[in-house]
Amino acid sequence: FDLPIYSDEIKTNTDDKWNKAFLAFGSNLGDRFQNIQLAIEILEKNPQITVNQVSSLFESEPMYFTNQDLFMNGCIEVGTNLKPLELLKVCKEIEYKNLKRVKDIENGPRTIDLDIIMYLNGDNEQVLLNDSELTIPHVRMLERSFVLEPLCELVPFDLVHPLSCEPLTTHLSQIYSKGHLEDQLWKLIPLPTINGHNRFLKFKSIEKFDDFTGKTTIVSQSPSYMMCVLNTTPDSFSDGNEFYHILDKQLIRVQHMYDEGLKLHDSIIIDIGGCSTRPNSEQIEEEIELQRTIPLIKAIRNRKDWEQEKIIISIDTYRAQVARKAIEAGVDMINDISGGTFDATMFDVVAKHPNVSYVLSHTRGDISNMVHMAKYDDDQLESGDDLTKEFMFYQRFPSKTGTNVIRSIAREVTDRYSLAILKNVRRWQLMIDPGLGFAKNGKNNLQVIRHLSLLKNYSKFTKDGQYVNFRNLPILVGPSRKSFIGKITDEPDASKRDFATGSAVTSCIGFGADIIRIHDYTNCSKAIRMADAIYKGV
Ligand SMILES: Nc1nc2ncc(COP(=O)(O)O)nc2c(=O)[nH]1
Repeated sequence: FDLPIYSDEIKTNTDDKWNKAFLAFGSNLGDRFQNIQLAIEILEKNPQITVNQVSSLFESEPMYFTNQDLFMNGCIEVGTNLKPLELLKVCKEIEYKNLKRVKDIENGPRTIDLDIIMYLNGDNEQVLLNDSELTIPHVRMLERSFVLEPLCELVPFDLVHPLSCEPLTTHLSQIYSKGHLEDQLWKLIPLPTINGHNRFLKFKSIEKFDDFTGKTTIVSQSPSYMMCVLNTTPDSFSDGNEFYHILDKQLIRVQHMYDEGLKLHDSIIIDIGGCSTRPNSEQIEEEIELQRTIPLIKAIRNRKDWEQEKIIISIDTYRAQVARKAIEAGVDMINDISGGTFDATMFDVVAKHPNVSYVLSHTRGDISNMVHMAKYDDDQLESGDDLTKEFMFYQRFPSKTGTNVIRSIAREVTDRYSLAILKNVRRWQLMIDPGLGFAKNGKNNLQVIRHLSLLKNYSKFTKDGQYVNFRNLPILVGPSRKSFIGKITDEPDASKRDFATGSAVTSCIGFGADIIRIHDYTNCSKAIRMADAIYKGV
């Protein structure tokens, strides 16, 4: 590893290489999410700073001074030609001038706290600084899961702390291994505010020692979310209902989803689809897709007798303009089976709405040819060049163990992820879907389900040297009534596959899924509940 250098040795920034700094933010006063977004916006507007990437958002218990509200935390990687003390000045201005922070109790409530955690010079060498105003690396970073967890999303998993020479991931595991409840974090996915309620999807993961691999992996420990399919298309392969175009009938169906779903879950996700994504299905015009979906979204949002904050609406569309209009009508989530590949402007729409979440799904080709693209051979995975070397907790096991499919999916989704972040989509908006049935045959689908946990633990360096990992990104899976279930259970009628879907749902949760997309919300909600109790102990 590179020996750290001292701040007065930092080269003047006459050369074209900018320095890199990692900042940690925390807020527990006022509108935490808004405060954080404002702080990031001010950093982005500073000509001497670039915001390279922002971590997920986490909710954490207050440390040191415990009698205060929960914090919202995260980390930011910035590029800068400012020296440490100059950067500190900018952070202080954001805290005290822009966000009016008032420091009356040490470690007390604050609108925003913006700390410099680590600083690397233009040659990527760690910088040490021991000044009366600023110490780098931050003196308390190694005792804080709310700093190390988001930071480990942004830095290579073998990056060491310049003083301990231990990887940051090791320090984080040491915190978790103490088993202190206050160190456990909730991962938050922001949703649009409704009736004054700030809404978030919330996920908790823990690190668990895996006897099979001898490694520590990240496993989900929070209740799974149920995403109920509400197709408004006559030809959807699994529930082309005859009422697809009658609004009142659809609302009766929503009422039933609401009643059934909220018996066992705190909130339900209703996934409205106006254009079938079944392989080789006819793709209707955008105008018809809008007619089938927008009035229904508005009608759901107009129902005052429902607790709107508990109804999370997603739109199953790969069209950016449909997504935009659905967001204006009250949608919280964009469920795009194409991972932004069918419409090049989709990520631009998602980036404009940082409080709307986006399901980044894997597929290949398009609706008409994806069935011919289910080729996941091993060779390409072994021939990855150095920069795309894949770091996985299972890396010691040959891909012949059937991990070749999930590794291909992870590699291809990584490229989509990188493009989304480049277009200013925030990591906190994203969840991942391996796309069962999309450019995958029956055998592939089973391998994907079996190796879902790899997706949670996947990381790699992209060809241009960017490090990406999927730590803390929720996994959404849609096995419901799909043809691979029909083939295995010899059931040609999709609407009769719900019992078998229940067992697929249980397996998906057992292998690490966080959100399950299903049709039979009455029975599958029970399968989800049982699987959560068995596999997650929740
Ligand atoms: N995120 C996500 N969305 C989806 N939308 C449609 C279908 C096709 O199933 P349907 O035609 O029964 O809705 N499958 C998925 C899926 O697996 N994941």
